[in-house]
Amino acid sequence: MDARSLRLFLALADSLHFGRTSREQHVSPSALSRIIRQLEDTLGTPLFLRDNRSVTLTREGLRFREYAAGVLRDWDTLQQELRQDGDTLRGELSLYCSVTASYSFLYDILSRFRHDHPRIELKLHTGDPAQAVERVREAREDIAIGARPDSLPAGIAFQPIARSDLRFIGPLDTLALSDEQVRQPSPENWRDVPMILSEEGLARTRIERWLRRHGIRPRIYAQVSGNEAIVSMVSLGFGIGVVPQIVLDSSPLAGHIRSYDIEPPLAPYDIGLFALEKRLKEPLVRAFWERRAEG
Ligand SMILES: CC(=O)[C@](C)(O)C(=O)O
Repeated sequence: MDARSLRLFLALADSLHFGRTSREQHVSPSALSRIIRQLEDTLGTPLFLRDNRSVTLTREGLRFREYAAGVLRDWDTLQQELRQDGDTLRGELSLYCSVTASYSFLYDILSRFRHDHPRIELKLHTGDPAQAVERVREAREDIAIGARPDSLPAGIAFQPIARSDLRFIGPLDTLALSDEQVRQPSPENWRDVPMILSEEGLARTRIERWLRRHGIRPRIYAQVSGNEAIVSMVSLGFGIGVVPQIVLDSSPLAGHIRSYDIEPPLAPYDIGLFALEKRLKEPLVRAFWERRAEG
């Protein structure tokens, strides 16, 4: 079991797509299949279930993913320590965030970091920030950006980077909410308001709490993963939604959206970095966590 096989396994476990993994990892499809089969033979159990259309991890595959990620981290750390030029940090660091966070924060966070640690290879994955904590907890990512949950799970470290208001939004060119509905949200006048909500995460929890407090049973038109997608659906007139202001600020669709001042406002979002506490001692994670500020 060499480091390369483990890296290929992890890439496939992430993409769940043989073709894509073989392209991205510069390995032929047949070599990829062979390497995975060898791992499975060595372990004596299937790591993936494959049928014609999809690939999924087996339970054993999930366990092996944790093991493989741990081995590679230890390997990188060891190599690091044994190297002569021990000051230069090397290895891979994966970072997960939303597309919005990649526009809004990465430039500041990474330009200095790249300069200080040119040999650290950053792997950037984008997606729904609602999954930030989970991905870090499952060791699928080293660092993730997302909104701080009201109570931080044990073992997860958080470092704030920005605060953003949560806003109710509607389409600009159709009247999704009347003045009356904005001023006095009630079960009666909001009964037929179609809503586009996050599938999961803090925004979902916050909006559900708000709806409950007003006694409103939402008519959920769609459940979406990722705040950028909520803005798209709302701009098309499918309903009203709730997103952090920062997502609107960098949205190409901001001109097709209005936001509503509904009182009392939803509690703001604290956006920041997540990492596993016990991993903050690892050199690469620590370098990122304690990076120098820009300027
Ligand atoms: C939570 C977070 O990462 C953002 C930037 O607010 C978002 O994408 O919604």
